[in-house]
Amino acid sequence: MSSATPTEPAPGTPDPAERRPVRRALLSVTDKSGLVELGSALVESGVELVSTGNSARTLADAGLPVTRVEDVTGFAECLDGRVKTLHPAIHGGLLADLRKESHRAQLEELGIAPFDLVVVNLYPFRETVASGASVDESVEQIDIGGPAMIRASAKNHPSVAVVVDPAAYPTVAQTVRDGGFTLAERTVLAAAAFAHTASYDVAVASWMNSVVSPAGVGFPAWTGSTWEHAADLRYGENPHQAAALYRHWRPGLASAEQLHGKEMSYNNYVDADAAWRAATDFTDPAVAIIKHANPCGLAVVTGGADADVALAHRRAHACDPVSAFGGVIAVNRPVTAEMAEQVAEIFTEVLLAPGFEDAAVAVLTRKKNIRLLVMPADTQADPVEFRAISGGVLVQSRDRMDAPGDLAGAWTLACGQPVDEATLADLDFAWRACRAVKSNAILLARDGASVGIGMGQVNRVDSARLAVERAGDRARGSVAASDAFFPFADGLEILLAAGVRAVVQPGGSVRDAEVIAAAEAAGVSMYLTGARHFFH
Ligand SMILES: NC(=O)c1ncn([C@@H]2O[C@H](COP(=O)(O)O)[C@@H](O)[C@H]2O)c1NC=O
Repeated sequence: MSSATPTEPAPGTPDPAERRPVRRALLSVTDKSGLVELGSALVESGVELVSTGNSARTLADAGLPVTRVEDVTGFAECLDGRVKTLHPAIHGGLLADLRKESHRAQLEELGIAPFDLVVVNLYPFRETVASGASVDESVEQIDIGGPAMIRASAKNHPSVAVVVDPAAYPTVAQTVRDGGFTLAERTVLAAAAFAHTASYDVAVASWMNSVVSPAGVGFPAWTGSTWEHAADLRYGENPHQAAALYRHWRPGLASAEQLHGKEMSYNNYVDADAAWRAATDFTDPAVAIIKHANPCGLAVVTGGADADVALAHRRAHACDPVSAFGGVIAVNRPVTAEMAEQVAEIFTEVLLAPGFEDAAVAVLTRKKNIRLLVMPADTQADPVEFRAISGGVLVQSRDRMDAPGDLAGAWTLACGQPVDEATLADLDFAWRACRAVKSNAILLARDGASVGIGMGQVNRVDSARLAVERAGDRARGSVAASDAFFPFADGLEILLAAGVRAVVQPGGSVRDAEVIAAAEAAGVSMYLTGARHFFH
């Protein structure tokens, strides 16, 4: 409930379609792009410009008439710019509800002129933190006066139009020329403005809570994240579910550029995310083919050239050509024409990559159904992962393949002879590839490619069976990886019976001795990583 004493009845709602002319504008922007063009357009429309320090200088240097904020407040900017616009002569002009006779009279009495348009963008706080700046430097980039002006004008949108996005300047200039903003337009601008300051404050509060003492093992007492609506999706996981895509500020799949194909679906995004995660676990050229968030083929060309993505794709596809039908493919190198020719032969839902050769685009765009996505160059995996649960959210650091036990050189040979270099490379591949498979995961590999994958089973024995069955004849002589220890020897025995010649697994079961003895009896080398990679 408001504590203000109403001096007159609440004003009636104006006609939402009526345009309110813009006569006086306040411009205060850190990002000066488009400022002069906007200022010129406003001046041409007869608008008086009022502006802060460097923004005013930029406008004046371009020969535009501009009133400096200091000349309005009678108070010089001070404390290194910490106080510029925080003054009643500015905020009175932003907050006066011009629908009210009493507010208009008070402005008159106080000698304050109202603003009709406010253009503000904020100090680059997030970018400053991301650059590795010190706490003091980051704090200095917390904008105070800007959000105050944005929130004041957004609250007062019946009288003021507020603009926070430089991309909107051309539309703003045209609207001013056309006679000003309607109430409906000012309301839309206000909603965007509140979202802008809310998202800015969430970034500040999340950072500051991570700087001060954490709540638990390195996690802050408070954390937040904001997302912007990017697209409505046709439906969710099933046709009766509504769905939309929201974008985080960190570049990734949600901001990938779609070069071709039908609209991405909800399930396409889920699978594309899993595919990208799998392909980018490798530094050498690698291809992952995903169905229902699980790989049905993964391959790497160790020490290969970029052009070897075609070979990686052939090998990944050969793993399970039946399941690869309608798959989502991710590659960690630009798609070549050779790879494109191969992919074009197979019905594929999505192909995502850091880029596409022109010739590859020419080949693939002949297929009307395939979606081609270019991942942003600065895509980084989020350092933490969130998973919504009823009434809360689980947060964990991302599962990286960089634990000491993830390096083949650090593994312990539990039994059998040390394997040769090529076999060790295959075990290393299998270990990495296995991480992309939903638990319980068993992955058989040879020559840098998966040949049989058992995924998502509720016991390890069934996963082993599935992997062996899918590998068929290729199981004999292959190597195997298990994402977690064998609780009993039974799962391993299926692999041994199929002719697997080397195994890598975390170890750590109370029955390790039994499991290792089974491998030893079969003459199979078994390596223990000491690291586990469950993926649920
Ligand atoms: N403190 C204030 O009174 C204040 N008023 C406006 N600002 C910010 O100053 C920037 C513009 O400054 P300049 O025009 O000097 O480049 C804008 O990002 C605006 O949000 C302020 N600075 C930050 O708090």
